[in-house]
Amino acid sequence: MSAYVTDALIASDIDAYLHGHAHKSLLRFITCGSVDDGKSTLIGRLLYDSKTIFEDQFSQLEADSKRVGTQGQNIDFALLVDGLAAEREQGITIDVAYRFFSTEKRKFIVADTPGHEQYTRNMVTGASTADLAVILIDARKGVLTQTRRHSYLCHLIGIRNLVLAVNKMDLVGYDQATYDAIVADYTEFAESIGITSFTALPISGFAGDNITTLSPNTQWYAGPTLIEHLESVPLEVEAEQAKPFRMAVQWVNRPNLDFRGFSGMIASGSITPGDRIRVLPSGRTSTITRIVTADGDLLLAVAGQSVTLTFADEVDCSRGDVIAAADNPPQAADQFEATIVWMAEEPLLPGRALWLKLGTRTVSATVQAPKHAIDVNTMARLSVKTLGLNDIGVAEVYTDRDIAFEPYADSHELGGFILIDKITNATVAAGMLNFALRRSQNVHWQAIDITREAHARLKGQNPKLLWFTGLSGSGKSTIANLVEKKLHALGRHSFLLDGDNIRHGLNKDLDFSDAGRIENIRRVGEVAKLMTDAGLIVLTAFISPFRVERALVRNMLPAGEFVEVFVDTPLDVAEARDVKGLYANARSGALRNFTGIDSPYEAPVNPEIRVDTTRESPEAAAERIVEHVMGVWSHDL
Ligand SMILES: Nc1ncnc2c1ncn2[C@@H]1O[C@H](COP(=O)(O)OS(=O)(=O)O)[C@@H](OP(=O)(O)O)[C@H]1O
Ligand SMILES: Nc1ncnc2c1ncn2[C@@H]1O[C@H](COP(=O)(O)OP(=O)(O)O)[C@@H](O)[C@H]1O
Repeated sequence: MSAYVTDALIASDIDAYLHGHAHKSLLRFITCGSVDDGKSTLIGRLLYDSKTIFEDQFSQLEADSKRVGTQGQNIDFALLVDGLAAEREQGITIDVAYRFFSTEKRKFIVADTPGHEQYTRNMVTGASTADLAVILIDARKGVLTQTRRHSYLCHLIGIRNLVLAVNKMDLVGYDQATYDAIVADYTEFAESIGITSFTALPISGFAGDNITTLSPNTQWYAGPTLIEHLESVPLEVEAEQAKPFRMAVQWVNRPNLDFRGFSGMIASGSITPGDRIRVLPSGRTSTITRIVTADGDLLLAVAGQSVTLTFADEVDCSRGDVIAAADNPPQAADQFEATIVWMAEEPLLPGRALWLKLGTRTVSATVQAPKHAIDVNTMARLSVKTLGLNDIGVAEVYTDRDIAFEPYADSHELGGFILIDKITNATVAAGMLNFALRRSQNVHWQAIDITREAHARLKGQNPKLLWFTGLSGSGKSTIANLVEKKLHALGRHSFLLDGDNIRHGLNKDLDFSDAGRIENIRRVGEVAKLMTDAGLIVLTAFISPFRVERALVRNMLPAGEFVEVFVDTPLDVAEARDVKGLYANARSGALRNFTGIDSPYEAPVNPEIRVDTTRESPEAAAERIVEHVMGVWSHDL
């Protein structure tokens, strides 16, 4: 970052400064223009005229003006701003420099953004929090490509107050016709990109015309001066107060068990105790009981204020959630169209997971291949496959969960986001949500707990437990595997719990005694039940030799969910297969308690499905089981 930024913008300085002017409203604005348009001179003039320059800076300025200035013996105001030597030499301002000054009526933070074409990124950064943009035009040159580019970016970023400052009027003899022609030219362009209003001023930053006082040189101009306009333009925060209530939760304030408050800055609207609110994206509702601040409780809080809210009910609400007016909440969705400004050297990789930070919420997201990019000089749509540094494009963005949002045009707080690389943690893009492609279904419902039905509904299926039982080597694993592959191919969410695997992990402490088998099946039943609660179609392949334990699991589940699949293979057939050589070991006495040899197997009496593996191929059996499941499934629906 530039040296002068470090000088000028030490956080403590700003705090001290703003504190000293606490009673005044704050206007944030940016200046756009090229090096030659006189931008730095104008900012220097504003700082100078508002007496913000400290004495020591002032004498330094006089000395510098004589040494490297371009204005003879006059003070070169540009030197106040173009602080970095290298930049002075290059004549380009890079990065964003913030300056602050104040007048009797208002305090100001001005972001000086570079005009150079390569620095869209910086300009977007500087403009993202601005209430107003001053677009500088050199009266001798008129509307240039860069004027259009800056205006487009300001409009894109949603700066509602645009000032067209036709500068260097002294160099065109304060000629009204020249000024009028430039304004007419700009009006035509502005309308073509949807800018509906702007304020034009004839000024000279160098000579001081129409900056703080009306200039006698432009008798044909009735005002206001630039400062008057900056002092009187309505602030965004005032407009935001008239909108419905929204506050993104920054953190949950829980100092002790008796207090639970939700802290954040009110993005829009106002709130008062007794107001009904809705928490998004869950949709739960409650009533505001208190508005807590460091200076005591409030009866009313408005956009721009930082507060802690308490609710009448124990409603789940955490960092990243949005608290909104109950009867007028924002939407929640997980698919959007967005306009994206790419800010990284590495181009966008469509489909790669990134962090998307919107308000106080961070979620995983992917950007799809761009629909088009926008040529910022001509506003033409370009067909592209990706976005490179400083490119602006429109693309679909998918998040891994619902987020409460509003179109950027309605709310910068709930519609503006940044994208962050998951590995490097670098910000790679800024974006603006245009609209949702698919709205969430559940936000406006009465809030519900996430039940097993809700899980299943999200997966679009009814949970099932396909319980395969049979002798070792009967074919349980073989058939269950095939069934799962088929379900998977059909887009069903499934999971196969297999005897061999579970016995090496969760149940590795259990043996093949009766007690060991009973506990084995009990645990497997519990796990399978939880998985069905999560909405899955679960398949289990265990010998599960005892009727009682199989019935126990059946009874843990809602009627119809437990499907017993008896893989009916006679002992002699299974023994003849002897896939693992275990039967031979059991016969020889090397392996004790082997099912069918010296440990019992109780065949199901009335299974939902019976497979005779001596007659039916694994493939045919699997097909039949899938048909059964899907049949029951569609029947259930
Ligand atoms: N004594 C004894 N009896 C039966 N099976 C034995 C034994 N010792 C090891 N194995 C291997 O363990 C697998 C059976 O484990 P299960 O968890 O399905 O058994 S049980 O139903 O819980 O009793 C079983 O796998 P499958 O052949 O897939 O059934 C065997 O490979
Ligand atoms: N119709 C059939 N159904 C299932 N498996 C069969 C069938 N016919 C032969 N087999 C063979 O039987 C063996 C069954 O082994 P496996 O599926 O591991 O059984 P288990 O479920 O008891 O562990 C496999 O080698 C499989 O190829």
